[in-house]
Amino acid sequence: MLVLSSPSGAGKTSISRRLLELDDSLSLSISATTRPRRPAETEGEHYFFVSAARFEEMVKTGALFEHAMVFGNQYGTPREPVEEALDAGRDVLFDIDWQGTQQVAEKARDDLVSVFILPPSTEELERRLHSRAQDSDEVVRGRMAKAADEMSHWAEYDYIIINHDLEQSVAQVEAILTAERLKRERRVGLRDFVEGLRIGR
Ligand SMILES: Nc1ncnc2c1ncn2[C@@H]1O[C@H](COP(=O)(O)OP(=O)(O)OP(=O)(O)O)[C@@H](O)[C@H]1O
Ligand SMILES: Nc1nc2c(ncn2[C@@H]2O[C@H](COP(=O)(O)O)[C@@H](O)[C@H]2O)c(=O)[nH]1
Repeated sequence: MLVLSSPSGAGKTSISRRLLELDDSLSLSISATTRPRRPAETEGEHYFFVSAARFEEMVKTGALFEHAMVFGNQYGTPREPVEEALDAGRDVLFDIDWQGTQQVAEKARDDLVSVFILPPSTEELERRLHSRAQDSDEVVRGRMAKAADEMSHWAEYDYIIINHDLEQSVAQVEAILTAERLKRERRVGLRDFVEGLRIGR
């Protein structure tokens, strides 16, 4: 499970989209949220947009792997698609906040790789939030006000990327994925492979 977190607007959605284009073994976890849909968003592709009542039902029935209140809206990771993807041997990419990351770490620390994305500067973060042109000035102000709080969790993450240049940041996450996939404990069947190399000695 590869988690990307950042203050709103630092670029994790942009990095995720590019990674998914480049890496066939990666599936995106699509969250459920009570947040209103942005003009450029599509149901089931960016999020499952649900009512507060439906979200509460998902929490009660254990349908969410993790969930949290972020910027006054509920967000959560549907459990079933994640479990299905992992069972099929795929890696799963999560775009979730620090609260969700802590919950995933409590459940499955050994299967988690977490990456925190920092913006190059506060000014650039604000510029990106405005340039996305999907939220009102009031929403942008609210997200900027909470950026410091989100950023205060950077040290809880395994890796830190400063997102100056999108392609460079994507390459850095790819490098993390490659290294993590090569870790001995993740190499399924490696013992048998090595045993096979000893035949004939
Ligand atoms: N390296 C970069 N250089 C310049 N602009 C960028 C860069 N990365 C992302 N952006 C732009 O910044 C804006 C915010 O990016 P994005 O939506 O990916 O952020 P986010 O971290 O996913 O935000 P949120 O948490 O609100 O979903 C977008 O308009 C995106 O195109
Ligand atoms: N804990 C969770 N956080 C989530 C989830 N899906 C998204 N998020 C985080 O919410 C904010 C705001 O996202 P936006 O799309 O409204 O800009 C951002 O930090 C996301 O990472 C989730 O399922 N769980």
